[in-house]
Amino acid sequence: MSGKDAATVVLDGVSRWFGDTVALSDVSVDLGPGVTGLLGHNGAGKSTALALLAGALRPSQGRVRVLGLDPHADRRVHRGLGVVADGEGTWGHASARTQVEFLARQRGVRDPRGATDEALRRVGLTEAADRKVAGFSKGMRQRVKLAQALVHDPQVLLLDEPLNGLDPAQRRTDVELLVALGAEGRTVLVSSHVLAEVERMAERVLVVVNGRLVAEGEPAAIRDLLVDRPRTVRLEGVRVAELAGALLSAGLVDAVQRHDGAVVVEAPRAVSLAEAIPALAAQNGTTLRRVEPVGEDLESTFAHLVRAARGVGR
Ligand SMILES: Nc1ncnc2c1ncn2[C@@H]1O[C@H](COP(=O)(O)OP(=O)(O)OP(=O)(O)O)[C@@H](O)[C@H]1O
Repeated sequence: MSGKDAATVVLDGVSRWFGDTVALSDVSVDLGPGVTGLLGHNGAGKSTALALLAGALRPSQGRVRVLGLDPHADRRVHRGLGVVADGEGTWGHASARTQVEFLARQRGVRDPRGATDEALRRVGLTEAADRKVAGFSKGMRQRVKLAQALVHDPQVLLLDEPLNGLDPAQRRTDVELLVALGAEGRTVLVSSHVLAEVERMAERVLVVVNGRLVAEGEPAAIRDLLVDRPRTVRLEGVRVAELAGALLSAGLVDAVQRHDGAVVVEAPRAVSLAEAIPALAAQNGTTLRRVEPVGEDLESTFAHLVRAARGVGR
């Protein structure tokens, strides 16, 4: 993205609170064409950010712009905006085609039938188009929502966890579709709590922790930030104590504990530890059976980012 002029989506000093809960805190970001991933744990503020951009919520503070318009105040924004919100949003008793065409007509699409056919084709629902959505799998229902969001050929797409509940094959197909939509020059903002998922589709990643934007950049840079961090690692195998001693001497770990024949080490930088282990194991006659991080979860990963990045203190 090159500067504010080309930005189709802008958050400028945006905060949103609900009573005492600060869902989003002073977030500023400009987005342009391509896929951007909005990564964060449950409750981080992703849905709030998307709802603000979709005009469903008004910011408590700051300025929101989509295609140059205030999405909460100016309904014209919906001509160029497609939204897939979290949760349900389809009517079981109607066919996929009926539901998509209804939205096409509501949005004043010139050829609602043709546009509906095209949207259903893009999401892979041509064959199932005339079946009732009640019999659809979760993945197929997600696709109906996506077709509804696409039917008026919007320039900006906001998708809240669109891959949730899909099987791996469906995920692959949907990742390809989102990448294609971004490559067509649309601004696609996709939320997720899974880094690996975001990495596969996004050119840029925004990380939200406790309502704050704590990191943004290319997926590889975000991965480094998330992965090369302090970690507790359990080493199992033959002569692991010798290996742990060598790691300690080399300054690669700060602490070593024995646990049921295994050792647990605290490494200040996980990537440096991983890089050093093979050679040091060979030197010390260690045969490793297992190397695994302890207490790994997304919460601790994001908690690390909160400490590491700006905006510490919530
Ligand atoms: N309408 C609301 N009323 C009160 N609190 C809310 C409301 N909407 C969101 N919150 C709170 O704001 C915070 C951010 O929620 P949000 O739904 O934006 O997070 P999220 O990252 O989308 O998480 P999830 O993946 O679980 O939906 C949470 O603490 C949530 O409880």
